[in-house]
Amino acid sequence: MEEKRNISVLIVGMAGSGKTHVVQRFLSHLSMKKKDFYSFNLDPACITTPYRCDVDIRDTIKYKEVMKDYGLGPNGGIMTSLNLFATKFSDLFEIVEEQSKITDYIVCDTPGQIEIFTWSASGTLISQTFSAATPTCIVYVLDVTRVCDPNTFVSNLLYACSILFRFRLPMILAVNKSDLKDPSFVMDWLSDVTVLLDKISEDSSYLASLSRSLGLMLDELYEYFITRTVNISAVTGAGMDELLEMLEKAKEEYTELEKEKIKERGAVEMDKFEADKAKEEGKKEEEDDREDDIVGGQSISHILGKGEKEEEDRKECHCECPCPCSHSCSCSHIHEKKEVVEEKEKDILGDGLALRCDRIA
Ligand SMILES: Nc1nc2c(ncn2[C@@H]2O[C@H](COP(=O)(O)OP(=O)(O)OP(=O)(O)O)[C@@H](O)[C@H]2O)c(=O)[nH]1
Repeated sequence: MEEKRNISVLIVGMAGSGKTHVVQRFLSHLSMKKKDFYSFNLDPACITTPYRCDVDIRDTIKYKEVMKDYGLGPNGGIMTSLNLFATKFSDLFEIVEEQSKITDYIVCDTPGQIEIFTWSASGTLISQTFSAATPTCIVYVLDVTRVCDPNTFVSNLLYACSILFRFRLPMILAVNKSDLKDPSFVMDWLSDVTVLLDKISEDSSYLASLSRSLGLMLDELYEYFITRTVNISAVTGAGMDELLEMLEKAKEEYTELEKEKIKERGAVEMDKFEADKAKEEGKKEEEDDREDDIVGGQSISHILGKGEKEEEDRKECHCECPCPCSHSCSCSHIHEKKEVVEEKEKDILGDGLALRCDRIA
């Protein structure tokens, strides 16, 4: 069978933005286009999935039991369920890798509480598992009826920004519910920040002034999203072809990002290698300094073996090291101190002087 290099699509967004319905509409659009797909539901708290779900977190993890067993509230229950699921990431990797060879799209619905997926360790682990197995893109769903408020728009983009930096994967803004409100203002705000700031200025509250500052700060992010925003409707199916086109571009972007990551990893490895090498060389120099007896500018240890060197030390030693060793001898030979002195020597040296230099002995 021909191997397909497909794309995984992680659908994220604020609660109620329409993620589940977007997944349903997108999958039925894929069926219409005769594309193969594989789907995941990672929301343990959802009641039904209105689409064909191949892997459902609810089949393996009972969210209500998790709440009971661990004494958690609803959010803690969802987070712990996702953590438990993430412990099986090697199985997840196998599934995604296998499916990437036989399907065109892998689509994954995520929990309603965005922060559970975006801030928990399991969210990162799961997204990394997907992106390690296949090109992966994040579709950030916005509810157009909510983001028409400029403050909500800015806070949504802040979330998008943090996801972008955290996951380092291509991202598409999908402005959903376009059947309820004309979403053209989103593009106006993204392409000209002054239009957004003017809109924010209509409100004189403290929140508006904060949004104004944030709005200015996120200028670069707007630029990024200008070419990555699509207006859709999960109800009418509008914008699904455009979404497919954008995913194709995201696949290319993913490849570029991966190359960058590999380059960065390469640079880090290179730095580590250089540091290790420098450390190794430093150690060697230190050892050489300690070991080498320079005789006539030549290192003895390079000429002789250790045993021979010691022998040589004895022969070459011309220092007038008095016995008992005075500790002030500056020659590099090893002077061992011994407290046991033979009776004979005691006689010679006298009682109080119980040290002797071994070499001379
Ligand atoms: N008019 C309209 N309603 C929509 C659209 N998409 C979703 N909805 C409605 O929005 C509500 C929330 O949709 P969901 O798909 O459950 O949203 P969700 O983001 O998955 O919700 P959570 O997972 O609970 O956060 C539902 O009542 C949907 O019928 C759309 O494109 N147009």
